[in-house]
Amino acid sequence: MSEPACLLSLRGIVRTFIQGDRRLEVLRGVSLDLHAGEIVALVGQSGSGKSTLLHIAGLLERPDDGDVVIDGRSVQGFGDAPRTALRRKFLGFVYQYHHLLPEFSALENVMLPQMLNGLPRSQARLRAMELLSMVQLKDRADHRPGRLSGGEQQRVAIARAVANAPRVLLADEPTGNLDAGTSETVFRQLLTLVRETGMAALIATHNPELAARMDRTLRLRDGVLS
Ligand SMILES: Nc1ncnc2c1ncn2[C@@H]1O[C@H](COP(=O)(O)OP(=O)(O)OP(=O)(O)O)[C@@H](O)[C@H]1O
Repeated sequence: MSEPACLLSLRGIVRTFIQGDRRLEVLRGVSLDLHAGEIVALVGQSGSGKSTLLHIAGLLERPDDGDVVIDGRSVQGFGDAPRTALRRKFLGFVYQYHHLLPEFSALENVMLPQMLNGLPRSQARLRAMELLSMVQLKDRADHRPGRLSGGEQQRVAIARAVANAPRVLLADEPTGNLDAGTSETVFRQLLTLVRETGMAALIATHNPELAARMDRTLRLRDGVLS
């Protein structure tokens, strides 16, 4: 059997921040390969650089050195427009805070990224309803985020993140703001969605129990992965 496709690679990523007169070498040559169908936990102490790594992998920030390869394409030398296009097509994001648009309903929040990608409204609506059903929020489709609980908001955010069928999902503490029970529901639905769609996921978490339920764990320490 052939190996699953490598969907995202980081190659020798270096990122340094200057804080006053301090040079902070947050990433000092980080490399990783993420294959189709795998769910990988990213762990490390607070401040170890997990968010920085996810931002670089997600083409939201540029590294000082090194390369990001998405679906076989090196983004080195890419300008902002092709980076944004690649991000829209291949990547989905879930953050600790949901970032839903408050003036739109849950349904519209999930439809919007699809319509930005050129899908007709009727098709975007169908898929959004399907995804809201998968996260068990079909009955709340017409509600605005302000009328949903924290866990429900985060489930809408997950549905939105996968709406364009990204190949890679990047999640930064997706259940970090939720109580233990809600965190369990949200995490289970996130894993189900990722498994059912066959995408790859890289999920930063402080929770060792959640990390243990993923396929493997990468630990960020002193600027490198182990
Ligand atoms: N734009 C920036 N300018 C200066 N320093 C930064 C910047 N962004 C991040 N840092 C620093 O880089 C380090 C890594 O931050 P990062 O947010 O990636 O860590 P993290 O592992 O995600 O932390 P946490 O688990 O607390 O969310 C921190 O010391 C942070 O202060």
